[in-house]
Amino acid sequence: MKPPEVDRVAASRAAVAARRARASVKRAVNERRLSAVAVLDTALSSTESVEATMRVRDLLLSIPGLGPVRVDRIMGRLEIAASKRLSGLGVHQQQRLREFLVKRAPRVEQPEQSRLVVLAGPTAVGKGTVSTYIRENYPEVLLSVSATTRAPRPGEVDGVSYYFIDDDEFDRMVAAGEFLEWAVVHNKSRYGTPRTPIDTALSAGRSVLLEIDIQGARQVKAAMPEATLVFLLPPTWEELVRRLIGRGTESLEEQERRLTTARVELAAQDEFDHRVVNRDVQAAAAEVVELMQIQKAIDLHGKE
Ligand SMILES: Nc1ncnc2c1ncn2[C@@H]1O[C@H](COP(=O)(O)OP(=O)(O)OP(=O)(O)O)[C@@H](O)[C@H]1O
Ligand SMILES: Nc1nc2c(ncn2[C@@H]2O[C@H](COP(=O)(O)O)[C@@H](O)[C@H]2O)c(=O)[nH]1
Repeated sequence: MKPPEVDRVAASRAAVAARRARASVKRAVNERRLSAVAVLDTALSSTESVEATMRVRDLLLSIPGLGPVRVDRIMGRLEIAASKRLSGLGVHQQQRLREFLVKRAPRVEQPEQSRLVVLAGPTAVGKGTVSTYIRENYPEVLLSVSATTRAPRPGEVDGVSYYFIDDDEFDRMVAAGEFLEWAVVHNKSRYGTPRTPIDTALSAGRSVLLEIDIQGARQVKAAMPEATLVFLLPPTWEELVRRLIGRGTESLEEQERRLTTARVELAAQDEFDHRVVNRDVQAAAAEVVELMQIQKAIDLHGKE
């Protein structure tokens, strides 16, 4: 076993390296914004240029950290229609766009805040599927592993899907204050989020995703108001029922219990900061990750 001092040194070196990497990303964003100004200038000075035919939306999308949701919001604020090309901008639109590109560059010296995002929603909406997709495709995001007293389903792996623990161990963890939040879900088993991995990841500058129920989401918001709450919705109620039955992991009685909770949970969706409809797993995952980036960018640039 390594002495604690060695661990501390390694952790502090990792934190410095992470800070440097983040500063370098911010520098790249600055550079990309300034080169976007150059594209705008070329387009405005020559209506014959290739740049003149470029859409404003595509120019904004070429800046790292600006995804479609945020770009649409920015264009709304700049009062520029989605289809507008650079050559078609009015004088005031040109001014607003230039001001956005030049003045809103990130401040490199400002420490970046990391993000805690909670993904909740009714049973079988696809929270686990979307979270697993994020874990596999966005390695920069830490997906928290919960502890639960429920029995593993076929294929679930201890330490990956959940920490499967008994009631005594759950009681011990509650008493020791080891959970950031915990709850009895579907009036049956207990589930909780171990606190330490979250604290470690956030202080190392990583984004963290919690896939938990609504009671847990409320507790996290109370303990950490800066957390972002995302509610995952099914395309329709019928599709939700189809997914629950199609998963085939619950008895009829358990399905009924879960659908009863689902009605209550759907009624609470307005408490959440964002809602994402899970029609397609890849698209829903991208939307959740983009919400993390929007929040990061707001932290960096001030309110946008
Ligand atoms: N976009 C989607 N389209 C079709 N099927 C989906 C989609 N997302 C998830 N599913 C399927 O729906 C079922 C339920 O998904 P999942 O187990 O991820 O839900 P969950 O929200 O984590 O449920 P629970 O809260 O009960 O644990 C699974 O069979 C999964 O493959
Ligand atoms: N409050 C918490 N809820 C959690 C946690 N981990 C999972 N969950 C939620 O429980 C239900 C049921 O999950 P299942 O795996 O038995 O289908 C689901 O809504 C999960 O989001 C947690 O740590 N805390």
